[in-house]
Formats: sequence, C-alpha cells, structure tokens
Amino acid sequence: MSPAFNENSKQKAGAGAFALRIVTAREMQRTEQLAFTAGLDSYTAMERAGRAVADAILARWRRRPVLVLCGPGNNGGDGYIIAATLRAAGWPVSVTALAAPSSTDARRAATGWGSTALEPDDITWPEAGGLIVDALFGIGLTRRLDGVGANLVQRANQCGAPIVSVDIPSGVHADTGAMLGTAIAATLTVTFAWCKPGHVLLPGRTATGELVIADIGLPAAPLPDDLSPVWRNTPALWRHALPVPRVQDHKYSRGHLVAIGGGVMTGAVRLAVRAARRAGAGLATILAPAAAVSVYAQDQAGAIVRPRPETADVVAYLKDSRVSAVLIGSGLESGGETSDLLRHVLAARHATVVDGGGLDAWRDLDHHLIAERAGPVVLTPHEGEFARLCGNLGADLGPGLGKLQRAQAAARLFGAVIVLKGPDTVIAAPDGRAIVNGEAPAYLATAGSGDVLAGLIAGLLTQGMDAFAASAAAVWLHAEAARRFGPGLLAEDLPDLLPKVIAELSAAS
Ligand SMILES: NC(=O)C1=CN([C@@H]2O[C@H](COP(=O)(O)OP(=O)(O)OC[C@H]3O[C@@H](n4cnc5c(N)ncnc54)[C@H](OP(=O)(O)O)[C@@H]3O)[C@@H](O)[C@H]2O)[C@@H](O)CC1
Ligand SMILES: [K+]
Repeated sequence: MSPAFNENSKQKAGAGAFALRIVTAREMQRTEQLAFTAGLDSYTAMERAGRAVADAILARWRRRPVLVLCGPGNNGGDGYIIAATLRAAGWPVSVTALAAPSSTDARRAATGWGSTALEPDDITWPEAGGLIVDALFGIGLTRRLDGVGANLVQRANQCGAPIVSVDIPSGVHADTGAMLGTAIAATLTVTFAWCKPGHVLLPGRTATGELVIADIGLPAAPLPDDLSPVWRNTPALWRHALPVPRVQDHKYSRGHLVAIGGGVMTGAVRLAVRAARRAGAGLATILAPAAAVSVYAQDQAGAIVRPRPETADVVAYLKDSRVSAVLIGSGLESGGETSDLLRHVLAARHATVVDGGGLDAWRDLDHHLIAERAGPVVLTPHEGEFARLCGNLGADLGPGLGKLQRAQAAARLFGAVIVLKGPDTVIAAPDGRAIVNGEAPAYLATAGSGDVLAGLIAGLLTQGMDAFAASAAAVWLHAEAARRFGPGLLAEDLPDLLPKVIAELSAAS
C-alpha cells in the first residue's frame, strides 16, 4: 500500500501527497486552533490569508475598480485586509459590510481598512472591467443564505464583473459542496492550506472556478491525530503502484481476469474486458451463456470465451488457482440468477469488481456473506444505483450528508471499496480513506463508459494492485483518456486510449 495513503503527519508524508489533502471545515478549524496554541498569532494568520488573496489578484488583473463584500466573521476580516492591500497598491477600492465585524481579528482588520464601509443599498456595482472580492462567508457558514446576504450574492453574480472568492464561494457548504440557498459563482477562489470537499464536489466545484491553494503557514503544529485521510485524485498517490510486467512473467502471472458475461447486453462485458486487457491483464476469460458465446468470441480474438450453462460451471471454473480477479454485474439483469452468481463469486474469495446488475444483487445478500468473504471487493455505483444499494444510508448523520460522507459510510458498512461515480467521483475505502476525482470531462457521460471503468479497475486488480489504489488509478486514467479524445468520444474509444496514458505516466515516474 502506498505510504501516501497512510500519511497522517507532515513529517511522514511526501510534500506532494500532503498538499493533496482535502479537509473538512472542522478539521481546518482544529488545525488552526492547534497552531494558535503552539504560538501562531491569529491576526498574523488573517493578514497572511488576506495578502495571499491580494497577491493572486495582482498576479492576474491590472489595476481596476474593485468592490469588496465583507461578512461579519473572519472571512470578512480577510476581506478588509485585501481591501487595504489593494488600495496600497494604488487600486480604487470600495467596501460594503453585510454586518459589523463580530470577531476581534475582523474588527482589527476593519480598523486597519479605516475607511467607511458602504451600506448594501448604496453600492455601485462594478461592470465587466471591474472586480468583486467575495469575503461574505467562508468555512463558518452554517445556515442558508437569505435576506440581504442572498441579495448581495445574486447582484454580484449578475453584474458581469469577475468575482474572486476568499476561501470558498459564499453560499457553498465547505464539507458537501451543496449550495445553501444561493451561492457566488467565482472566477477564482483562493483557499488556505488545503482544499475543502466543497471545492471538488458539485455544485461547489463549478462555483469555485480556478482554485488556488495558498500557503499561510498552516499547519504550524502537528496535525490532529484523527484528521480524515482524504485526497484529491492525482497520479502522485498511486503511480508507483501501477503494475509493470517483469521479465519472467507469463500470461497467468500478469493476472487472469474472469468476467461473467450476460446473454443479452453483451457489449458491457466486451468493453470491460478490452479495457482490462489494455490495462495489462495477461488473460481474460468470459464465462457466457451458451447462446451468446459466438457473440463474445467474434469480438476479441485474444479473450477466452467459455459457456456457462449452469451456475455450477462458474463455481468450478473459479476454483482454478490461476484466477486472480472476477468482474460481475456488467450487462447482467438484476434478479435471481445474478444474485445466485454473486453469492458463488464471493464465496470463491477472489478480488472482485461488482457493477451494474450485480449491485442490486449485492443489496439482497446475506450480511454474513459480505462479512465472511476474503477477497477485496470494489462496488461501482452511479448515484441511482447507490440510492438503490444504500437507501437512506446516513440519514441518521444529518440531512446535509454530502457525496464524500455517503461513500465513506457505504464503504464502512459493506467493508468494500466504493466508487461512487459521476463528474465528481468519490473512491472510499472501508478504513475511512477517500479520494475525490474532480476533473472528469463531460464526454464520459456516454453509454458504456461505466463498463469500461469497471473493466479497468478489474484489470488493475487482477494484476495485484491494491483495491483502493486500483480504483483511484482507474478513475483517473479513464477521465484522462476521455479528456484527450474530447468531442465525439464513444465508450468503444476508451480502452485503446489507455496504453498511451499509462505509458506516459510510467515514463514520468
Ligand atoms: N482556517 C484558517 O486557517 C484561517 C481562516 N481564515 C478565515 O476565516 C474564515 C472563517 O471565519 P469564521 O469562522 O469567522 O466564519 P465565517 O465564514 O466568516 O462566517 C461566520 C460568520 O457568519 C455568520 N453566519 C453564518 N451563516 C450565516 C448565514 N447564513 N447568514 C448570515 N450570517 C451567517 C456567523 O454568525 P453566527 O452563526 O455566529 O450567528 C458568523 O458571524 C475562513 O473561511 C477564512 O476566510 C483566515 O482569516 C485565517 C486563517
Ligand atoms: K467567501
């Protein structure tokens, strides 16, 4: 397993993995408190935060009229520092205050700004050639925006000037990415120390625009022990674990994947198996209903296709010690036969990817079978499948449970890696680790692309890669292949794009 996935302190981690962390608002606040206890002055932190935002603005825009919207908390405090810094750089700056500053540091920053703050009714909104700084609410936002605050957000979004958000667009929930009533649509967001879930999960990711993560000297003390192990998905986390064939390898030692083929929707497993083979699986065998054998056999000359007239044939085949992973569910109907097959597949104790119809079958499994199985399991639901799989999972944790927390809860419940798919796919492990993939291109919203992903995960698993790392790697490779192809992408295109993406990663490591 990657050391990056285990890091829990700055000392233990490579700087790269450390910087990729995603922390909740509460974790950020605790990190901040530890730093203050260790001697960091809280106003110094605010000054650094404000200057970091002002620097990002000065690096991107030439002198122009700027309106700074300040809220009552420390986010507003940052806003007064930004206003004073831009004024000192010669910019025409005006400030409006939603309410008087409510913290000691924010009051001090407002005093430092020194000039009058406009009443919201007296604002002259900048045009496209101006700039707005959104310092209304940061990670301390707890309630829905309404009244004057909501009105300021809407007017700012409508006025046509680019908006720079301080820490997070006001109105976005830092832990879930949800919009609390309404939210700023930023061109640029400057956050501090680490990214928050709200920057990478939709709709917060769209509201964030370009994201800059500024170093303001935090953490300045050892991290809280129980900081949740969550990262943004990039190759730094798993590149070193990608399988590379050794000189003595043969097809079985490179990994033998068995895919359970369906009788009608044969395309799913054909796509999946091609992706697995392109990812390096030495051999793929499709166990297909007798009537569909010729369809599978005509598609890929290099894959083995065997009939499976009875479930017993599958059971016997999976006893072969040369099988190293199983893919079940792609193109299978939910219901009796699939449930029966899934029970037998799990009993065979291989690493297993469960997709499509297999996910409904998983829901109906006896829980002792889930607990007793030995092989690692990856479940790959999209939101609809997740809702059927998990029902109101997490409802007891509060109404605002986000995608990240839902995936983590499901992974713990099932003891399986969950790949909760979408434009902001979350990969969660049973031990609480999670990775958010924030960069999937919309071209992936096409039939069959989920089958390719399931096959790609299975292809990496079958070569011995850890289930969590294999899932994160597959999600990233899948998105990168799609990004390179661009418009007109078909799921059929994806498998053959993989070798180049993988080769470039391997060459760069
Ligand atoms: N983390 C760091 O390292 C550093 C963080 N820094 C900065 O501090 C920010 C966090 O500051 P923060 O904790 O004061 O919270 P913030 O976001 O200003 O909001 C709290 C205020 O809003 C109010 N309020 C809440 N919801 C509301 C609503 N719907 N409608 C109306 N009001 C509402 C709430 O009122 P209350 O709930 O108390 O009644 C309170 O007055 C952080 O994002 C970053 O910018 C840097 O300065 C230094 C380093
Ligand atoms: K903000």
